[in-house]
Amino acid sequence: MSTTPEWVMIGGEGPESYNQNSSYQRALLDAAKEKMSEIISAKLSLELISDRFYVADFGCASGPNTFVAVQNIIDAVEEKYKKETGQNPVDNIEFQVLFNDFTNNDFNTLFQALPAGRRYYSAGVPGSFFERVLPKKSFHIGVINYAFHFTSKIPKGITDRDSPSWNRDMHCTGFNEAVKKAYLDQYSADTKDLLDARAEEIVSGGLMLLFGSCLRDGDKMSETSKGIVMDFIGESLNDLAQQGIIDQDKVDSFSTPLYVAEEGEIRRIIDENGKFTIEAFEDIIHPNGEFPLDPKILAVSFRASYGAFLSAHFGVEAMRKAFELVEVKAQEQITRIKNAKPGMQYLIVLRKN
Ligand SMILES: C[S@@+](CC[C@H](N)C(=O)[O-])C[C@H]1O[C@@H](n2cnc3c(N)ncnc32)[C@H](O)[C@@H]1O
Ligand SMILES: [Mg+2]
Repeated sequence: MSTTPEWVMIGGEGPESYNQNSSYQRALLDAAKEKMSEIISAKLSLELISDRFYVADFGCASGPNTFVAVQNIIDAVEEKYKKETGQNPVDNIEFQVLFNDFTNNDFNTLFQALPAGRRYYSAGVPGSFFERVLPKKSFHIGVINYAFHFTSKIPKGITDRDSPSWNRDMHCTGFNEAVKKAYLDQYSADTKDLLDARAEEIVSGGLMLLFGSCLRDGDKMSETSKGIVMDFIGESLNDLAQQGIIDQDKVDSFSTPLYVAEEGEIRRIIDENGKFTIEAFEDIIHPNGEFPLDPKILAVSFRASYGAFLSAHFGVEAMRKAFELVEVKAQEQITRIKNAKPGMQYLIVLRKN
């Protein structure tokens, strides 16, 4: 079995790129901005805001969302400083931003797009966030936007047709208990590694801000609109195999290294890890609801996030064909998507113990 390809976004700034098709992920940052500022103001100790302040974004992709994420944090820190000291942060505080992602992330696009007039210095930090990527106590606030649902690898047995935990589907739909357990076990172990690594890298009292989506307790992924669209991707791959365009064996042994957890599972993993206190777990009302109900936007947006991973398995042509079929399926079943169970968009704030 080959090793899992790294899950990167489609790079560059072209029509298929993540850069041009990630407004859904950005909208959560906007919707949660005020709440986030309140929490930073209440939970970040003023003592941590002096001379040099480090912000780190883990799983930053190629922009532009990461710029919004770090700017919102800097705005909130400056506002708190100004309010509580009466001094101008511009005179006293310098900001350093650390942009982390896999080494094969498109960092060139990212650095070329750094916003003019920003009040921070920048550095790239390559490597998997499941491991240490920074020295001890090297940042004050860390952020993860839509990257808290990955596993480091596809769980054991999932891609093996002879295994009891073989996954017929291409993601964890929630309907097969053995598959669900394999994914949850892998996700729990990986997320604990992620928290262990950040716990070393963050200063004491520092905050981790997690933005993303999870399931409401007891709901299954394929009962939500995002899960339904993922099922469409799997069905489209099967259609292509039927037409002889790709290999059925390859489709049967294909699964994704991601797991959308239930709220209770996330809470339990963080509690069991014990390095951080959950200061907030906010249910954020996303302006687009679960997703815009437009088949074309759905297909393009999922292609920007999933396309590079699918291309690595099936080739770029098959990937493109698959998403054409996804759009058709979305068109045909738009009412089903509309009536699906709502997922939950969250802002989780963790404070280093
Ligand atoms: C859906 S994108 C989100 C990007 C960005 N945070 C945003 O909000 O637009 C997920 C990102 O996580 C990165 N990623 C996934 N697993 C990772 C890992 N183990 N280490 C570092 N980055 C990872 C991917 O490369 C990708 O850029
Ligand atoms: Mg499969």
